[in-house]
Amino acid sequence: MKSVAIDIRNIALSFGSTAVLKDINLRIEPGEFFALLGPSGSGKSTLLRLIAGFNQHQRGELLIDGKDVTGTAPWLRNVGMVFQSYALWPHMTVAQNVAFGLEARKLPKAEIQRKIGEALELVDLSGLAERRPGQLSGGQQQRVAIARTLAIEPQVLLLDEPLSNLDAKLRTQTRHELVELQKRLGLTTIFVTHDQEEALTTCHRVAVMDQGIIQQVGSPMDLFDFPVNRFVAQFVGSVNLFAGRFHTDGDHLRFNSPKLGEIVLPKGLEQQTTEMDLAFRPHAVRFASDAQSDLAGHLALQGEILSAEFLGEAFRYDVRVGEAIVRADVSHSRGKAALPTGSEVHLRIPSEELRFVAN
Ligand SMILES: Nc1ncnc2c1ncn2[C@@H]1O[C@H](COP(=O)(O)OP(=O)(O)OP(=O)(O)O)[C@@H](O)[C@H]1O
Repeated sequence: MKSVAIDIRNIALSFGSTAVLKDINLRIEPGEFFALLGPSGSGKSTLLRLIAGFNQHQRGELLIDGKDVTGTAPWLRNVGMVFQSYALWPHMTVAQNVAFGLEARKLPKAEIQRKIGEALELVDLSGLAERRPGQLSGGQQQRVAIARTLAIEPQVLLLDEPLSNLDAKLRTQTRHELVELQKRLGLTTIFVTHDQEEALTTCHRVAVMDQGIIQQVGSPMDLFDFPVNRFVAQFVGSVNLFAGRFHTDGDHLRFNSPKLGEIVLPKGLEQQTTEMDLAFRPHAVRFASDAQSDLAGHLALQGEILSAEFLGEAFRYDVRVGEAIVRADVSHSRGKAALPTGSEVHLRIPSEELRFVAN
């Protein structure tokens, strides 16, 4: 199968007076497994449907394999889409469901049979060709829907929340199967999800969307380690985030936050603009034994433990610092109890774990 690129240039789409996609620019590389991640209503499905040809943009260009497909009907785009609801015919067998798109293309019978066999083999369902959808598990039904899409040999595979109807265990297993299948096929694949774990564990790159705008595009690790704004920092992983203003005082950079109070930042950090949010992950917070330890190269805060929750590999503490609550995930040693609520603690966050993000 040939892998193709998708170029989305300056695309805008409105439904009536509601702007749903606002100046979207994105290039998806040939063979890439790409996620559109965002909360409900952010425009992910609208963008996916636009690539499939079910929605039309009012401005911009959409290129598949270098060709502008604006105005090209969905069935002429060589794009396969798998829906969240599977959309299988309940009265047809698995084989008949998979044959559906092939028969619509009026292929010879023998070729249809061969393609059904190949598609079912790809999703490991060869033995179940004569069953009906009602006699299959949710995960198997999903695989039939994928086989039906693959049978038409699309150049692009679009998956709209394909795992959200599955229970937690099946979801993880099906997720692994999808990754394997995509790797084997090398098919340019776009996966829509509102579940950050799903996007981060399956895809090469992720576009985080909010309110019809792409907030950031990057590898899962980039998004987690270097979020560019408050939205991405909060949507991808959990985070401590404080609004405030920077100012310099001698050779110290200070951060004045309404909630944390006035704090001195470790040396070597670069201020970007005056008003930004300070961000750090709960797992970056450590407890120091006394007020003086580990001061160099760390942000030092002091607070009172409000609560402790045992997570297995760590304790999750909520610590009151000024008017703020700082969350700290502190790994635990076997047999050692959590620090009691009400204790005074000295928090240290290494300077390389501090981020300044746009608000
Ligand atoms: N055909 C339509 N007509 C009018 N408004 C629409 C239409 N389709 C989608 N919208 C609106 O566009 C916005 C984006 O919807 P979209 O389905 O793309 O979001 P999403 O990020 O995929 O969310 P979800 O995960 O809930 O599907 C929503 O406010 C939705 O109500």
